[in-house]
Amino acid sequence: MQKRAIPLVDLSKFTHGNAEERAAFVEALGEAFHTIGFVGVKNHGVPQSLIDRFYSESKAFFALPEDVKRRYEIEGLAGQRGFTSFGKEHAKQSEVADLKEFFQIGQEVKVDDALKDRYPDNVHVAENPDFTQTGIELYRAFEGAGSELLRAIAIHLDLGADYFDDKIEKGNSILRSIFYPPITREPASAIRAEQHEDINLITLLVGASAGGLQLFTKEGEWVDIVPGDDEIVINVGDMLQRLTNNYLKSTTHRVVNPPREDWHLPRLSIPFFLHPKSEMDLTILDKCVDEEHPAAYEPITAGDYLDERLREIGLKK
Ligand SMILES: O=C(O)CCC(=O)C(=O)O
Ligand SMILES: [Fe+2]
Repeated sequence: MQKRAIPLVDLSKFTHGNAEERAAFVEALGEAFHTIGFVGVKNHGVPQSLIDRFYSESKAFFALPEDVKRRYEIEGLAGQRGFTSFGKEHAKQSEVADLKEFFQIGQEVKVDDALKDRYPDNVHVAENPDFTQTGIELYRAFEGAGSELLRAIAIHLDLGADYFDDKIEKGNSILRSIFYPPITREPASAIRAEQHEDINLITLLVGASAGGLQLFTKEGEWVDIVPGDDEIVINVGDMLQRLTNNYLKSTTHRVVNPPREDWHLPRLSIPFFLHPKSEMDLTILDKCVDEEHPAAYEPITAGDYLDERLREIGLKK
């Protein structure tokens, strides 16, 4: 058997385990986030049936004619809701766009909620009425799993389990359904997703429909991430790396093109980018600064940081 590129943890040991199992989970998660910034999680509580439903709704959406999909690409939203067509987004250091298109679903709050004005409405697809609704259900399930993981990491950082709770409640997370179409001719230079780091606190990624995801190790090697069917892949994003002054690692990753004989196969993947509310202060935690680790970042809020990054990747003008 191939050696696992990333460790595997069992979230039920944290949510339903005894004190010893919880402590072991916190230790294993902290170690994984500190050393490689990635971990596989099983027993994550996100129902497989819901994941399967959203996969098939997504497939049906991306199979719609291009002109129909474009009706759901809304000007002025920086791709944060609805469709973003092929060739728009590029990694921040890259001139060429990734070989992908995607659809994004954001936070839903009640009409009378104080945050209602802040979150643009989700985009509903007339040809595929259950797509967004299923996505919103999956969004909630990911929020649940993500908040447990952040509770564990808050304990690891000695901040108290509830440190992130109010910061992520009704947060600005994004569920992204990504479609990488079949490759029909030699790509000039782009790959499915050029190397990058995620912007948010943590990302939860359910098993993609094909391989290709790789992470860049400290030793300077690209290694394949091959999760089991029942696993979610979690990685640290730049916001959490920043808050912890690089103690937790936001590891570079990418999605490479398949070998030529598999060019006809599309790839579908569903990351959930867990973001806090925009007012969260990302100023480095005091406890993460010492003589050996001087402060590496200026204070900034999550909202301003996100804006800066969306400009760099070509989504915001
Ligand atoms: O498609 C994937 O498996 C990962 C995509 C990714 O890294 C991203 O969208 O940030
Ligand atoms: Fe990513």
